[in-house]
Amino acid sequence: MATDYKIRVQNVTKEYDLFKTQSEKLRSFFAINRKPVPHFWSLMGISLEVKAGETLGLIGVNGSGKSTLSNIISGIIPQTTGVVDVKGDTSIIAIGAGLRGNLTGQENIRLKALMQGLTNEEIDGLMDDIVSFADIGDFLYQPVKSYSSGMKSRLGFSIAVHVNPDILIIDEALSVGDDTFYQKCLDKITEFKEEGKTIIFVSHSLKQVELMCDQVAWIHYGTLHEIGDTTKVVGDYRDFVKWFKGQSKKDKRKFQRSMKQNQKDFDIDQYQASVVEERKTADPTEKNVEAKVKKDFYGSVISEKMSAGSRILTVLTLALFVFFCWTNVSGHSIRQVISEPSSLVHPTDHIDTTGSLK
Ligand SMILES: Nc1ncnc2c1ncn2[C@@H]1O[C@H](COP(=O)(O)OP(=O)(O)OP(=O)(O)O)[C@@H](O)[C@H]1O
Repeated sequence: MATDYKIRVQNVTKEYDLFKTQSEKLRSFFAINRKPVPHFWSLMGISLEVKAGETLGLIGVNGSGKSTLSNIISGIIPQTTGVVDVKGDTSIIAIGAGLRGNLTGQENIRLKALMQGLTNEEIDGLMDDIVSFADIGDFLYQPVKSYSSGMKSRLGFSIAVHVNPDILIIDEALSVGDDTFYQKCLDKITEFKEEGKTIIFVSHSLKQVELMCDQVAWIHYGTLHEIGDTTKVVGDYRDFVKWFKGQSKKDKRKFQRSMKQNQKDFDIDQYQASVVEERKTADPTEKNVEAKVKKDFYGSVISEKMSAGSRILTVLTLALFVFFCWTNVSGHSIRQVISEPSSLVHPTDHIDTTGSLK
């Protein structure tokens, strides 16, 4: 892979456990689930690069994994395996993300800008511009949970473009605005492109994608189906959509079911083995390929489940906590309880002159 990238995504997968109940979820966290929980692989090994100053479009049918990928790149959710490398001292703004429903529009502006590293003085200087671009009137002082999706999008977009990020991730933000706002956003994105910023643009509007993107990635049921020149990829995707629309209802359902089944049946170990094989074929002289691939897969991810070590540590901590509480209640000293454990079940029953139990 080349080194002049701004964003590099390598062998990224995302697994979701399809829990039926909260207790099932909790048991899985402590890794004590007896019954296997069904899995769904939203991403099944995505690798791509975005150069600095490039606008990458992400297209694909509903549920194909576009938002999952853009959320992983923006750090909103962790990947299950793989490397996500965002180069340099980079700030990312994902438009739809991070607005707190209970805070007002104005409070959200401050919060998001502070999270981007701006000072209160800088935010005061930007506030009027952000408010006037978002154009949400008196709603600025209302909790964001009372906003329509269009208003949320306007506010999110306005904050994002005013805090001057290096990388802008736009996930469907333009699909909910009216025409005037849409034009304002397009102008702003063009300005960003001219300034050489990197943009990831997720959209169902192929016209918008054609207008704005330098290259396009077609995400297809969790896989990277095609990446490259905008006209070519969008053209191929249009052909697929035309083919799909030409199918009978029954065949459409059959196709979708089989694609989803693929995502349930995905085997991460098999995928890892295929990456090892690929690397060995590409460079037969490379040493320790298995260990390197394992590091690439799991080296930069935090497990969402407890390891055996953490489980033992948690159980020990809980046992110690119960022991100390019990000792305290029994009125004996720790030394007494250790030398005579049965004293735990025979609490002291007389009180000395200071009022403490003995
Ligand atoms: N928290 C979750 N738990 C289980 N499955 C999830 C979760 N989040 C997303 N998914 C599944 O992952 C798949 C990809 O979802 P994602 O939102 O990334 O698709 P998308 O391409 O952005 O879709 P759309 O175009 O409709 O916005 C979908 O099948 C979705 O149901």
